[in-house]
Amino acid sequence: MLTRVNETLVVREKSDGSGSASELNPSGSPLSPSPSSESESSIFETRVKRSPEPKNDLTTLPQEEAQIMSDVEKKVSESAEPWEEVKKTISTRELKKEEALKLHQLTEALPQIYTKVDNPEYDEIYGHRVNVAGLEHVDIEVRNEILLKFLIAREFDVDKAQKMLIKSLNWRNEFRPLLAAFEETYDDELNELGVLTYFTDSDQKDNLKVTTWNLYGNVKNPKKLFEKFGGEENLGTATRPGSQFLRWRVGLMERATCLLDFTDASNNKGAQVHDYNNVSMFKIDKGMKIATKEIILIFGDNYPELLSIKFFLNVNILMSWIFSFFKNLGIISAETLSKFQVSHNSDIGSYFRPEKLPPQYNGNRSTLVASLFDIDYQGSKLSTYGQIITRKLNEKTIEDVNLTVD
Ligand code: HEM
Repeated sequence: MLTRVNETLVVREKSDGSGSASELNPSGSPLSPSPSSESESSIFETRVKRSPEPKNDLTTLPQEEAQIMSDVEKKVSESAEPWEEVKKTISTRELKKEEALKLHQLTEALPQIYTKVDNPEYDEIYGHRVNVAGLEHVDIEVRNEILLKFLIAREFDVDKAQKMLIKSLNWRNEFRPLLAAFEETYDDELNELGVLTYFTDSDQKDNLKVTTWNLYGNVKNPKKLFEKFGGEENLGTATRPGSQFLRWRVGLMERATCLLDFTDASNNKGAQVHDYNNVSMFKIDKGMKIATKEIILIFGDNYPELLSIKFFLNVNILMSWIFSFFKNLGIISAETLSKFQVSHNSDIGSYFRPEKLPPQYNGNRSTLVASLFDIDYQGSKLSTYGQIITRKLNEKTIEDVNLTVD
């Protein structure tokens, strides 16, 4: 039986009531605890290398693009109230007027935002181009849904949302999560800790189509694992920052995010499962705590409003203190905490159609599907803009290597 960490129920219930809230323990107390004119080769020049001319709203864009942009924005402002236009682009929730106004302000601030980031030409989030209307590959609806997530995470405070966006664009420019997801390969010891499932059936519960499974119970010796793949001593090169463990975990998250449809209220968030089967609390070590804290912070800063529900499975009573530990760290938002569901076993069958899951998770999928790894989804693909930006990142790396060799 799953216990809610607090009272907010996140997963939408089907009208037939299957998997309804009543299946949870209702009294469950918290467990204590590119436009074509764009010069392709210039895309990844950093700001340091750019000419130091002063910037205004449009100077980060080539002239033609700026013209297209101002034409499009003008058209919007000539029609109905701009906030009404913005409201129409959002299909995942009913925006109130004040919320639409704030979203409009945030979209208007985009040129300004790109004068403040480390690399104004890195304008990708989750494989989508987040930039002004009229630029090639900018899908206004997707862009606005992504911006809305940042706004919601900052309670519709536009200044705070802008700061969050700038920080996140800088992180993406530096960390290159798309490479971590789609180009880099990882040691088998890491690969056996994660699975991505993608259930597209129309009767799958909302926002459970995409699920990442972290099988941390498969970690035989956390101390050794984090000595090998985590921690500062294993920081990568300047082009690939972060430890192997961090890059693997972010890569999994990013592959999952690329399967979401930001304009679809039933698939604009994903679920996460942590399976702690066989975990001994006596094995929890310092390296693991450091890596865990780092990931929690990165996810909080860069993947807002993307989690539908998070299951912690096979958590025995002795481990409850770990929740208190994380809560007391104060780095997990109340919103995220409200999405945690804790279980002493691995029965998760009421959330997914039983024929989808292997017996271990109370599913009845054919005996051919012995484990989750048999249904690990390998089809996560980069969007067109993600491919363009990844190609350019690679060209830039080769260019840098050649310069170093020269
Ligand atoms: C071998 C043992 C464990 C390992 C390797 C491990 C690993 C991790 C990692 C890497 C994260 C970062 C977030 C993520 O990956 O999604 C995390 C988060 C977390 N872990 Fe564990 N963990 C272990 C045991 C436990 C136990 C026993 C508990 C308590 C029941 C626990 C509770 C949590 C909580 C509450 C979070 C925060 C999740 C979030 O903010 O999304 N962990 N763990």
